[in-house]
Amino acid sequence: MDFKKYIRDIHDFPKQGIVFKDITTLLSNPEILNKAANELYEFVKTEKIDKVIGLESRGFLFGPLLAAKLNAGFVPIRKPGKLPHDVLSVTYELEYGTDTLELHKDSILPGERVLLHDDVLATGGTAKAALELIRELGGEVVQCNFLIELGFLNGREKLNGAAVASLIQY
Ligand SMILES: O=P(O)(O)OC[C@H]1O[C@H](OP(=O)(O)OP(=O)(O)O)[C@H](O)[C@@H]1O
Ligand SMILES: Nc1ncnc2[nH]cnc12
Repeated sequence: MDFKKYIRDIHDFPKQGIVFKDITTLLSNPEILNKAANELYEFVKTEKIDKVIGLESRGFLFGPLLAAKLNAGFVPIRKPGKLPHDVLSVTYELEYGTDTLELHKDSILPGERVLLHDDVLATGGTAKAALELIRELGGEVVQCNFLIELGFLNGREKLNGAAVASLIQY
């Protein structure tokens, strides 16, 4: 299946020089949406997973679908100030400046087997920060699972040997 046909390149969004991979054209096609969700599930279906962790906001699109297929719970990692209960926070470097992610302290139990999911692995900074939060709670990261990997940005190298699976590579 050539999923790339269903992804739209938007030049200079959100900033000059960025080629933004727009997945709304994939999501809006029922057959392709279903195929993509099934293939992401295929990467991990032989593993016992307790929690699927989705990264705000586009990790919330396939994350709950994967959780339902895996018979696992879904847990959001959010941008600051959005989660209402006690949180762990991590601040990480972006290309310019810093950003923060938060996770509810009671959302993962020590030893739980976790699948981290996001739509895009680019520089890897976001996923690396998420791994720190999950591990601080004692979660065991079984796989980092992405719809798209921008291989030329070498994000995988930031994930310190975690198992990485991606459906579409550029
Ligand atoms: O590998 P990185 O270089 O860290 O980039 C990947 C992140 O960037 C995008 O999120 P964005 O911050 O645009 O937020 P959004 O999902 O809310 O649109 C994408 O959804 C990933 O979460
Ligand atoms: N080029 C890109 N397209 C879509 N999402 C992204 N997140 C980080 N880089 C991106």
